[in-house]
Amino acid sequence: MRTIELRGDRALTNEDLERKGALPESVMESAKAIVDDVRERGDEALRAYCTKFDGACPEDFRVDDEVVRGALDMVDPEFVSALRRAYDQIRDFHEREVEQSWFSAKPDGTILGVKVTPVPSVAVYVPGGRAQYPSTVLMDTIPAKVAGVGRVIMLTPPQRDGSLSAYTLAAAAVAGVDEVYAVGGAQAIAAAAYGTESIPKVVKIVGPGNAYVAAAKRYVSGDVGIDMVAGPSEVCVLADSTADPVVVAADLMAQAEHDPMATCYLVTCDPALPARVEEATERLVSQSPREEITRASLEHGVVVVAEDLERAVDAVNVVAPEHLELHTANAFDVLGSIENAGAIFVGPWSSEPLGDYVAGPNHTLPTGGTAAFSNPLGVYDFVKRSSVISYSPAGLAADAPAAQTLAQGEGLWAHALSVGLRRRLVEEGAERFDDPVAACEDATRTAWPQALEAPGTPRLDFKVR
Ligand SMILES: NC(=O)c1ccc[n+]([C@@H]2O[C@H](COP(=O)([O-])OP(=O)(O)OC[C@H]3O[C@@H](n4cnc5c(N)ncnc54)[C@H](O)[C@@H]3O)[C@@H](O)[C@H]2O)c1
Ligand SMILES: N[C@H](CO)Cc1c[nH]c[nH+]1
Ligand SMILES: [Zn+2]
Repeated sequence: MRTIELRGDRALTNEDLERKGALPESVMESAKAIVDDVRERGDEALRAYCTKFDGACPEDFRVDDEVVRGALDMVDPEFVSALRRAYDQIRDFHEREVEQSWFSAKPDGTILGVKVTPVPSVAVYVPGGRAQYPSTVLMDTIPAKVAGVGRVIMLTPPQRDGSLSAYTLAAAAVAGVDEVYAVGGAQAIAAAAYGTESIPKVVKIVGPGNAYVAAAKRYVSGDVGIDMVAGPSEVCVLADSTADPVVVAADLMAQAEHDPMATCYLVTCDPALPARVEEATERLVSQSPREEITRASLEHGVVVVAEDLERAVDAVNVVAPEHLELHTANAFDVLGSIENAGAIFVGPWSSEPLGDYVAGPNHTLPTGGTAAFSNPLGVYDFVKRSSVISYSPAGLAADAPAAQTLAQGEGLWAHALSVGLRRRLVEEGAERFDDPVAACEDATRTAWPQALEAPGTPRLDFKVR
């Protein structure tokens, strides 16, 4: 890990972090080429990329429902009960996120509100390249089901022998995924965004993945809904001298082992801590079966040493990490100053992997600095809100003059007419115009009766230089 020392008032910057954007440009380019190809050639391209990147391509991408259900009998009962405990706690947390439609009536009888409607179909991406992610099946699917999504399809890459992990399939059975497809990477995202002969097009794609998956989601966004950029994992540990260096080392390694592109940050106001953490990391990492990935990730990790806790907190807000652990005295006092983090783990007992698996909040979280403006995956990602506006005649009469004046100021004649015609009906005590020809006469007087000087022209005379 490289060290950045913040002396005096020097603040951490994105240049210090060598971060040019949420995802590397070269990865964005590769993902774009794959997506465009799958969009054009469908299954043929899908098969080619599947074979190239995953080493095998199943004959049929769709996994039989019987196989999915059967996976529950193939895994240890302890694994199933761990899945069920996680399921219950994740569901309980997400049920609190449900947003109801609401309507409110004004005294004049006008009704305003919001209608909440679930997205009809989603694809949940479940990573499966360098590790298996049954926990992600639960995290992606439970909020979708709580929101009322009718069709949840799951995309996950096949293993080298063309099969899928029984653990991942068992999780799909527990979570109630509707259809499973053994396809992954940027090509899977393209397939769900545009549809192929064998993969259905959906309305929204959610879930985490490596940089290629995240880049593909970002590229198709707009043609299809996405949740966020949820790319290679990140952790930032904010620690003072009360932190245990061994625990901090394990917590950094827990995210580093996901992916060589995962990023770890240690931000501290204790100048002695980084060396102790590094020493513990050295002792631990050589015992890990994932040593190679872990080392590759830690290699580009960043240590920030600040002069005091306040400046350390400012640095954390610039990092805007996916996960933040607060290993400080009185950690809850620090919480109020944290502005940018996907999930915040407060105090020494709050191991980040508890949040990955069982605590209940979602582990699909924004990365690459996007925690500055994105949210954890939640029930709100699976619904749309429609505003509802229903005027009464009295409400129309009350609001019409202001609406017509604003329309006149914008020079939008038919906007004003739409309101003005109804205003005339209210004033005449009628519901519709009996004589359409008469109704259309002298329409400008109906549209904008206000004496504004020159409709559509700004009154202030200023020039933009
Ligand atoms: N942000 C979050 O919420 C979150 C949660 C869980 C996991 N993750 C991250 O998900 C990722 C999982 O990654 P993974 O690799 O194990 O599985 P993955 O399923 O995300 O990616 C595997 C796929 O990547 C594609 N791929 C690999 N190399 C490629 C290349 N050179 N060019 C184009 N495509 C390529 C292949 O198609 C392969 O199927 C990790 O980065 C992990 O940190 C993030
Ligand atoms: N830490 C990951 C999110 O970055 C989630 C996860 C799943 N399994 C283990 N970890
Ligand atoms: Zn993890």
